[in-house]
Parts: sequence; C-alpha cells; structure tokens
Amino acid sequence: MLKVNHISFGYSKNKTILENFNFTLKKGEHLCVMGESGCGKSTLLKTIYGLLDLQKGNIFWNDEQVLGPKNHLVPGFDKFKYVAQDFDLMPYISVSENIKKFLSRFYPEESEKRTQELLNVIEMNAFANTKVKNLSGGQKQRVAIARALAKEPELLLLDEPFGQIDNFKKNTLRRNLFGYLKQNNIACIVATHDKNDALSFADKLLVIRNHKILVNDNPKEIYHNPKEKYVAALFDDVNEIIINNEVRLLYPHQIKITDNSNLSAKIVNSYFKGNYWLIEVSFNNQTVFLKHSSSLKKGELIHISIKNHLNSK
Ligand SMILES: Nc1ncnc2c1ncn2[C@@H]1O[C@H](COP(=O)(O)OP(=O)(O)OP(=O)(O)O)[C@@H](O)[C@H]1O
Repeated sequence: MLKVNHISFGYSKNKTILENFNFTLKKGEHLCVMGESGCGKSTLLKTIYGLLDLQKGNIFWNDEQVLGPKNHLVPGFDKFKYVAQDFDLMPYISVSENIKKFLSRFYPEESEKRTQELLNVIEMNAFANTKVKNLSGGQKQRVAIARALAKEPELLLLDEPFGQIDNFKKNTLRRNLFGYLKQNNIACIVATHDKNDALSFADKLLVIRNHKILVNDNPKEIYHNPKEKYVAALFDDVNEIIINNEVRLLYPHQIKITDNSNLSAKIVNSYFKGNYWLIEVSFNNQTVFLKHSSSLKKGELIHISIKNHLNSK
C-alpha cells in the first residue's frame, strides 16, 4: 500500500506547490489526479517517485520509506516506474531494444517473449525494429509506457500518458494498458486532463485545487455530486444557474427542451458535436448550454425542464 502522509512541497521556500497531501492507495488500485494546469499534478507524481525532497511529511510503500535525492544516490524508488511527459527514450536504438534494455540479458527467450507481450499492449509490433528517433511523438509515448512496464513495477506513475496520441488509438490503448495493469495487480497513478481516464478506468479520483486536495473519492460519486463548478467542469460543460434564488450546477444533458414549462429561454446558438448538438440559450439573462438532437433557429423561444440537479454550491 502507498501511504502519502501529510506531505508538503515547494520548489522554493516561499511558494508551496503541494500543501498537506494525505492519502493512501492499495496494491492494484488506480488513481487519477486531475486539476487545472499548474496545480501540481506532475509535482505530486515526482514526489511520490522520490525525485524531490519533501518539506513536510513522508511517503511509504508498505514498510519502506520513499526517500528524495538528498538521501538517495540514484533518485527514484526502485519498485516504482515513472513515465514523464518527455519520455526519456534512447533515440538511436530500436523500439524492441529500448524495451529490452530493462530486461535481463541472461534470459534471452523470456526477454523476447516479454518484449512481444508489451509490444502487443501498446500495439507497436509493426515498429519493433524501427529506431526510436524515427517515431512520432505519440508512438514514442507508447514505447515509454512499454519500457516502464518491462520490469513489472509495483506502482506505475503516468504523466499525461495519452497526451500525444490520437483519439482512435487512445481508446484502444487505454483499454489495453489499464486492463493489463489490473490483470497484473499493478497500482497506477495517472495525472491527466482527460475525463475518460478517470470515469472509465480509475478506482479513485483526486482533484487538486489551489495546491490542496479538494476531493479524493470514487470518480462516479464525484461526477454525480461535484463539490463545486471547478470539479464538474473537469467532466463536461457545466451550467451554474440561479433558479428560485438557488444556485444549481447542471450538465447540459440535464436540461431538456419541453413543450410546456414555466421556464422559458431564447436560442442563441447551436454547435454540432457529432451525435448531438450543444445549444446555447439565454435563460433569465444567464447563458445556459443544453444537449439536443438537432440545431435550432437563433432567436426562437423554447421551454426547458431540468432533471436532477447536481449539488448546490
Ligand atoms: N522545476 C521547477 N522549478 C520551479 N517551479 C516549478 C518547477 N516545476 C514546476 N514548477 C511550478 O510548480 C507548479 C506546478 O507545476 P506542475 O508541473 O506540477 O503542474 P501540473 O498540474 O502538472 O500542470 P500541467 O497540467 O500544465 O502539466 C507550477 O506553477 C510550475 O510553474
């Protein structure tokens, strides 16, 4: 189990980036870390991996303490693997060789088998013999993930793991990778801006705001009952509207167009989204977004009804 005990960290003394972070993660569990750019997601991953010296608190993996560079000749806890945003691959050797670098040379058959298995996970078999310098950014990112898995870490730390990968590949890769980690009982912490990493694959979601943990809970619970607009906005467009003097948070799919209600609104714009239209309306002088099956004429008057609202602020 990972125990992050009341840690604080700052790159300089007068600016704290992580303030009193306190949480645990069990073996095999998956945690997503989300929050606005610059809130400290990467910094949290680096402290957990042991790349930074804490100002307060401590971090344990079972009974072993994770120590920072001041106390460790080679920074980085050896039971963890960290895939940074800049990959750190060897450009002049092939994809296979990059993965094999982390496997024992004394067992060539096992090493080959394992390399093939990992090439399958990242769907890069066709590039096994291609030099890394000739790969695209997204392909390099996939090789970096396979290389991190080569030695079967107990905890994998991934910083924006699918940031450079196109949508089509991203979905398959997500299923392959998170499926593989679950099967092998490998814990995982993912820093991400992508709600899909959290909603479909994570056991827990930790949201950072103003350098503190705002919430750490089951992602479905957070989605259905977001504490505030900042949290709901991680998942979708969110409306913060006042009805009967009460502030309500509503996702666009929770507002419907209806034949008769006492809530009337005026169409401002329609945006094509593929399998639905996002309709912008003016309601009581507030801008509101709702989902609809077709576009609607600007200026048209409509009536809306509101489904269960999210938590009031
Ligand atoms: N090496 C460094 N020295 C000084 N400040 C740093 C350093 N690395 C990051 N910071 C600062 O620490 C804060 C948190 O950065 P961090 O990279 O952890 O944010 P993040 O949430 O991962 O952002 P993003 O979503 O944009 O990747 C930012 O204000 C950043 O400018």
